[in-house]
Amino acid sequence: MLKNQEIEVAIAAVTTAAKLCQQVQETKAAQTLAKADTSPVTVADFGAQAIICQALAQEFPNDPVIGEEDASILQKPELSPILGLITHQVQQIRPDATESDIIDWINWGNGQIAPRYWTLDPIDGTKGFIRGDQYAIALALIEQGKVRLGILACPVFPREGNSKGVIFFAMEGQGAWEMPLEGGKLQQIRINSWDDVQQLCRIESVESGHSDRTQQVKLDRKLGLVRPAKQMDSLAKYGALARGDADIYTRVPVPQFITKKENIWDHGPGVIIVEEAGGKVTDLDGKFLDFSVGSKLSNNRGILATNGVIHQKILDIIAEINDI
Ligand SMILES: Nc1ncnc2c1ncn2[C@@H]1O[C@H](COP(=O)(O)O)[C@@H](OP(=O)(O)O)[C@H]1O
Ligand SMILES: [Mg+2]
Ligand SMILES: [Mg+2]
Ligand SMILES: [Mg+2]
Repeated sequence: MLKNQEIEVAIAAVTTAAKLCQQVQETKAAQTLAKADTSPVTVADFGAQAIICQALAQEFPNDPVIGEEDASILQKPELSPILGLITHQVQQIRPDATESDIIDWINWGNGQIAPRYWTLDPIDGTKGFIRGDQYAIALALIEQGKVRLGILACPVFPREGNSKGVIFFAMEGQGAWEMPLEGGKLQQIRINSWDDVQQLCRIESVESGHSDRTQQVKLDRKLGLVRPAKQMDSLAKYGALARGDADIYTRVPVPQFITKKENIWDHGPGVIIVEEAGGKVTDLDGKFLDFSVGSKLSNNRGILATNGVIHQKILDIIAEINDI
């Protein structure tokens, strides 16, 4: 049984990291680097990982953290100005932090798989963050290969009125919840239990290269969807599903990504938030997502997250489409 300490520490850490991301965006300080795989990473991704890892290392020193980012790229002499910029951003929150602390904190996220570990995506949807669209700070606690606790801070997620910024979180057996990013009233969230294809709404990545849209069209036609798909960057899609703004989220590996597999940090918190809201998350073959094998979901193929009611129907259609 989880204690409240985990949820309290995790919410405080992601909230602080979200502040850093907003501060970077407001001061137009999101200098971007290209990683070895050509994907972008910004000053804010590194700063957010440093902030969250520092908090987890202090409170749960025996728990490994498997985070997306790695500080080795920052130790190249030509990138020392970037390390200086990250340190400057973190110092707005932790004034005593040194450059060497920042390196150590970021690298705390290089943990190995264990019976209990945390997985962290300091900014999911980096491309969305750079564009000024949705992004999420994502943290999950895994025990025995299963997500037990998940938190998503979504600084630009729309709320009632004109305000923005939502935290979604869920703990096993205790429901899924949302609250304003700056704190305030907790509200329990539930999926829609619609199964009528006239009403069902699918949600997908903004980035067309992150899921196979050719296969998706076949699936949508067979299912008979009529509403146009919503598009949103990041794990915020899982929050949208959990609160009933959408009903279906699929991730169909694009041909060049099939062997690469999904990252644990791109899905961990989303899985438990949708399930605790009454929905279902499996891979495209109906297998549960196995978080016990490493930083990738190597035992799974793609993702299917739904309101639960239409899950089996979609799995049956996927099984009928040969090459999906
Ligand atoms: N070809 C691909 N297929 C599936 N996922 C991909 C991908 N290329 C990048 N990604 C992942 O997609 C995530 C963003 O998801 P989305 O498209 O839902 O916004 C990225 O996370 P980061 O932004 O944390 O790097 C990255 O890990
Ligand atoms: Mg990335
Ligand atoms: Mg990600
Ligand atoms: Mg990321």
